[in-house]
Amino acid sequence: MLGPRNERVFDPNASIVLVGCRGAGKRTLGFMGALHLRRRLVTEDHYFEKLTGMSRGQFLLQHGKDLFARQDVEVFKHMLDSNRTGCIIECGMSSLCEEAQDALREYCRTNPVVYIHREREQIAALLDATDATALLKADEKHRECSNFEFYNLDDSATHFVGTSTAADSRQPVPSKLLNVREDFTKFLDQITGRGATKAWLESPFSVAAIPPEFRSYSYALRLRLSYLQEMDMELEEFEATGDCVEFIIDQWPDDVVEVVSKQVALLRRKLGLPIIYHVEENPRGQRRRAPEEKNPVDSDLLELGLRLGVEYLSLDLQRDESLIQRALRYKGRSKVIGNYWYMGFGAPPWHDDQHIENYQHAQCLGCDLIRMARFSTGDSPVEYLESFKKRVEQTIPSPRPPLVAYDFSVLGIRTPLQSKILNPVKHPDMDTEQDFLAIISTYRQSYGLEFQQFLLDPLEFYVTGSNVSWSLSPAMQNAAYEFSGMPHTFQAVTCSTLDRLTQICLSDTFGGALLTAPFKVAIMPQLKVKSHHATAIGAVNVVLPLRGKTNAILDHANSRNKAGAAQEFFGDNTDWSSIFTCLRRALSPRNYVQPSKTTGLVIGAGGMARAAIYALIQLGCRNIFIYNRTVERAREVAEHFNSWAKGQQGMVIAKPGAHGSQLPTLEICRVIERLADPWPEGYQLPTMVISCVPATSLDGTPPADFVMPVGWLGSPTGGVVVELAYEPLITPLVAQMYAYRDQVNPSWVVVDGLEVVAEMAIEAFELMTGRMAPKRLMKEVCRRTWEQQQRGGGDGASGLVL
Ligand SMILES: O=C1C[C@@](O)(C(=O)O)C[C@@H](O)[C@@H]1O
Repeated sequence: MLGPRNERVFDPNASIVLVGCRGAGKRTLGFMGALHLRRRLVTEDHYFEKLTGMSRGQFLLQHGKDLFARQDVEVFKHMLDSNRTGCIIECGMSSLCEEAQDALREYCRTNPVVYIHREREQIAALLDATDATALLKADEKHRECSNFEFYNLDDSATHFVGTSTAADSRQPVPSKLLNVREDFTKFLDQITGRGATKAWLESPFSVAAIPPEFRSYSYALRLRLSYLQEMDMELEEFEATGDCVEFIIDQWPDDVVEVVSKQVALLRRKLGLPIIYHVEENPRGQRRRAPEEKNPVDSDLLELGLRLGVEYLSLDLQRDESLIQRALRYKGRSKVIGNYWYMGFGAPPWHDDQHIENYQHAQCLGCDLIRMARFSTGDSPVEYLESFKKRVEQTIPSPRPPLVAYDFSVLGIRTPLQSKILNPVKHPDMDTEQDFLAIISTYRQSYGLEFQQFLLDPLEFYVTGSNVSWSLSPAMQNAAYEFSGMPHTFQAVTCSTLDRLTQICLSDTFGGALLTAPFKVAIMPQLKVKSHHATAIGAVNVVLPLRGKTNAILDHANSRNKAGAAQEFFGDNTDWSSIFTCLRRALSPRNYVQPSKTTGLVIGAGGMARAAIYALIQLGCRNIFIYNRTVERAREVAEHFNSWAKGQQGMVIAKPGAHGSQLPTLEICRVIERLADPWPEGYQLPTMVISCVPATSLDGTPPADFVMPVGWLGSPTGGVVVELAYEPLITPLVAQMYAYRDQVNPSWVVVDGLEVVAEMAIEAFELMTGRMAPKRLMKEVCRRTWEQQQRGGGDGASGLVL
């Protein structure tokens, strides 16, 4: 039997409509979404004015209630109809009337219509109390005329993953709404289907580029709703303890829809992992429900998961046919994992044809993955399962959905290595009494076992260059290996010739290296593959061996953590992406980049300055100024990016010419020659400043000691200053900005060098190992090691000299 047609896959460019109650945050989200997807934002109020020539209030006054209501619906329909592609459409109050809702229902056939909601108490607090109850009641109707929903979690629901140091009070505050922006843009990437493709094209070795089912090993952290509701741990503590999280709904509180939506939003925000959404049919410790009771409830819950845009829906294929069909029809871009559980005694052994038939059935239904678990009483040796997997491979033609299959007993999963992908794991502090898979191991244990069984190998990683003895990377990377159960080592090696570097890289146990001067540019010609970003910047700071047996990138990516001869290498650049992440995190909504207006300033003209310029470009900034003591070098860098930009689509922006005409400008980078000069005419004062010059004396040259000319600091909305140096942490620029913030404009955010270097290390860890980094731990180790170094000791300062 074939599965039903998937009704929710739309043209990737189909306009996305946002509906919901006043106060739900549609306008803000619409604005963020439009920037992210580079689309036009259409708002109902503005559209009304455009069509009728007057505001809604004026129209109401002039024409009375009835005519206004008519006009309002007509405008609404017109707005939907004439903006079918390329827009984000923010609906106002009209979506509360029935006729508009009919139009939305119709629109749901071709376009995503997203119901935006947030905690009821929050909306009520924003609205006039008398309105609130009625409005919230009416708001429930939005669920029926939409096909997605986004739970707009309050930003304060997460605190900043900061670290505690002496410089504490000086820590950058994350931009307000940063979390919301991250959540919503991720949600949009998922429902438009552009997320993984984009990551893959840009950086094929990044964790986001390879979905868990295509990794050589992957682990699903099981979290039950009953557990999450009661636990006394913070969700952040589950960070990097799996490749994805399996959220299991095993209870049905009265407000289950609200509870589940909020929980999905929290998991998404705090763990940043793909979600497998599972509705359990017969949870332990719950009363048994009759089919007529459970089927409709569970079917609605499955649909809710799909509406929330989860990455995976786990669907039990032994359940009621109509429940299965409904979920498959509504699947959208979520992947469906078709399950067969044989929970009790008498499960057919693996060589029974039943399992092959099950696999084929799931495949015909259109499942993207197939999961089979079988309760075993010792009747089925491991070899049976292995030969079943081989049989699937040999008898079922490609493309075959990936298979997850394992035995379990009252003692839990028999060996954590039965399945390579989506192995179930738990957090070490979690009790799993409610789980059928009684004693499941942790991610660290399971992954560590792959090394103990020689399926993966201990490797050597390095930070290398002419001056690396004080690098903070060894401490951060070694802590992350320890956390993840990897027996790798990471050390600082001082070396300054390409020959020596090549010697290191050619070792069979070379895992990867972070590069500093003089290698970042010099190594480029020797790399077989470079990320798209590294090519644009013209420099790399991460090098990995390519050990795949075939030439496919996926094969190379999945050969990480394995030893062997490697002659070819891949290079990427995490300098730019760490600056990008820090800038994005610190930019306030008032300073969001507007390509034609926003201005950035970069100090320096070395490799880091190139990375900083590229980060600004990636944020959308098209007016970038460079200041460097040696003007000639600044010119070279500007020239590099200007000629690169000419070959890129969408780089050129129009600026008003002398007579108001729009002249295209090809220059995105310009040089400022003297600090004494006034800020260039015709450009806004900078809202993003990145200093890439050392604050200590290098090779006898005096330290740059850069501070901003005060006249350049006049942005009324403040901005972000990123200081890359951390020797000392409070550089003259940082000190100046703290004082300026205290005395003149509190809207300036200062990001210090440790913040950036930790981010660089986090992204490098993920590239080099293909595993999620324990970010909080790495940030903490970064600051701690730096402090130890300041006190004149510690583990950070080490290193070999070659
Ligand atoms: O800036 C840095 C920091 C670093 O030099 C380190 O010591 O970890 C490693 C470099 O690859 C990176 O560009």
